[in-house]
Amino acid sequence: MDISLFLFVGFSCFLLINGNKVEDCDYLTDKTSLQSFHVLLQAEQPYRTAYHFQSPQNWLNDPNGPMYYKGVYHLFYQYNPNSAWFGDGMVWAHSASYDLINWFGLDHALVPSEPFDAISCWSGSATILPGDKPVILYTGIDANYNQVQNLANPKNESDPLLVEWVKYSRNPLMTPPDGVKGDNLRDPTTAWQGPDGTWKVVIGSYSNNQGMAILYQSQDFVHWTMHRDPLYSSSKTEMWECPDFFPVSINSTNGVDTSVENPSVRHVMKASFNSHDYYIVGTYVTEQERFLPDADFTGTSSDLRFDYGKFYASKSFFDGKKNRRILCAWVNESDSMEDDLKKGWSGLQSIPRKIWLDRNGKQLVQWPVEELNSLRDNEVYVYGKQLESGSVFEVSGITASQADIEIMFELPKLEEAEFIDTSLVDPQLICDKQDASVTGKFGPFGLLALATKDLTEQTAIFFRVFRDHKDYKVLMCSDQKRSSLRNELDKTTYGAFIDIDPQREMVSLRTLIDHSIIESFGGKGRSVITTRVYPKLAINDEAHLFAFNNGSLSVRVSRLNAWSMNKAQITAGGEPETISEDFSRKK
Ligand SMILES: OC[C@H]1O[C@@](CO)(OC[C@@]2(O[C@H]3O[C@H](CO)[C@@H](O)[C@H](O)[C@H]3O)O[C@H](CO)[C@@H](O)[C@@H]2O)[C@@H](O)[C@@H]1O
Repeated sequence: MDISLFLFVGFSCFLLINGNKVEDCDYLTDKTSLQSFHVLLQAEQPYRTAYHFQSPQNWLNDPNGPMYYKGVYHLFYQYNPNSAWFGDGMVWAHSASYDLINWFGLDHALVPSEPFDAISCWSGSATILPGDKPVILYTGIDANYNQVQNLANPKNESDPLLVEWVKYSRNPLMTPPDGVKGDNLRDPTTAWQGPDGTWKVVIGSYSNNQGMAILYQSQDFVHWTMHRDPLYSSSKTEMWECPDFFPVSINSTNGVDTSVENPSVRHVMKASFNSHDYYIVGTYVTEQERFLPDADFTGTSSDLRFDYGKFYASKSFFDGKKNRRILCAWVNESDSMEDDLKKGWSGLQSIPRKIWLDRNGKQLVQWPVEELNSLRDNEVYVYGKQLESGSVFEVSGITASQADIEIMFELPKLEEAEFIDTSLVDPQLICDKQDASVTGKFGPFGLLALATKDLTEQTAIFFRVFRDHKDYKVLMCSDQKRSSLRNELDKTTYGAFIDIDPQREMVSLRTLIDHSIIESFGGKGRSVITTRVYPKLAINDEAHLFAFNNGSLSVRVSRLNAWSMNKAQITAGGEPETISEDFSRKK
């Protein structure tokens, strides 16, 4: 038997044995005990995060049905109430927030209960119908393990917390059509309404060796008809999970509602497959129900991804409060399934990101929501520091295991950069072969996060700048090879090119460090890499942060700003008594 830890979440406290909650511990009530308990918990569980959304125990995966409704942000997510592993009996767990950073748990919104979701309630989306009426479309795994699409409505639309959901009595609304296997139709998107009032939704599928978004149409949101052709399909892709289809403004970073169709928007089609979230930008021709991408998926490393590290099954929504589109995703573990049982939990949600179309019209840009800045504390900064070849300097004065860093590099004498024909190489492979220990000319330079003082443990987030015929190419890497002295971890190196011109703008990086997750935004959010790391020694107060330059040419840190990050308030859901009344009703 493995007694893992005492878990403290909000005002509820319990003992976990093999990941299962077994005993309440009411005796830890005074403040000092609770504070020491926090320290104890973080020491016992150094990989739990402080400001990323995670569940106190058990398995979580995809974000489901995120929305902003009557002043409250809602996040539902795939959750296994019975285990730290994925399994049958998946539910829609439910949390709510006033700022996308601090969350309180609510009762599970959807649990398996009916023939049309007897085995599991899988992923889906929310749509807010005219008259401010939210609805959920989700995939039910029925008693025969077929994937069917179901509708649920709030029991009380005037409750901004949308605590109770009622499944439509005539579910399922959509079942796998001829030619589609019973386990290949899942994850309905947020629906959009055409100019003629018709509702449309796409569902992930695979048929005739093509991954696809099957289109359904409805006049009343209850009776759905499959359109003759998928909205988009590609033989270069596998089964599409969690598709997302949404408009982006061509001339603003503001978001637009999912039903907006006009000449000032383009459309984005995202599909999750092969462990990554890939997207294409294009034109949606409503009359023909066709999506015409500027470039099709190629099945190569040049396909665009939201994130070039770990970031899957993402979902976006239009936030009417701040006129922006928000993106959230599941970030899975890189340790073993046995480790998950020992920890008693598995899976995080990314920090919600604002997402918009880049000025170049070719790709998206992402940035952590501005609300995250409210957790920043103890700023330290460095301006105009020369980083000579081989130099390393410590960024001290912050909590390096729980931090937010922004750094900008200036590169003099760019013409001395090495030449590389970047059209011939996979950026991830360059990052792997030329990892942080391999000296180049411009690069590697960047940050060493979650590092021991002597650098035996370190996760290097770095850049290399190359000349490519007449252009310059900026490569961004996240090198996990030395992230932990522990074995049996997935330490894959990740990499991506960033579409910036280093002659015109500085090479910038923003990195969010939170114990076992590092989210890095290169080139002001044009390429993003998220990783999971599990240092053995560089944990909690033993973690350090450095800036480094292992290139033969010097670079200059134009500015570095770093903050310790305070802990977000994230309380458990699932059982009504775990909700703190004070907090959940606060605005
Ligand atoms: O929770 C179900 C939803 O998750 C999705 C996308 O993540 O599909 C999951 C999937 O199952 C695999 O993924 C699990 C974690 O997501 C994994 O632990 C499990 O062992 C895998 O089977 O479901 C199908 C069928 O198993 C598989 O192809 C997927 O990757 C989403 O599509 C679901 O709605």
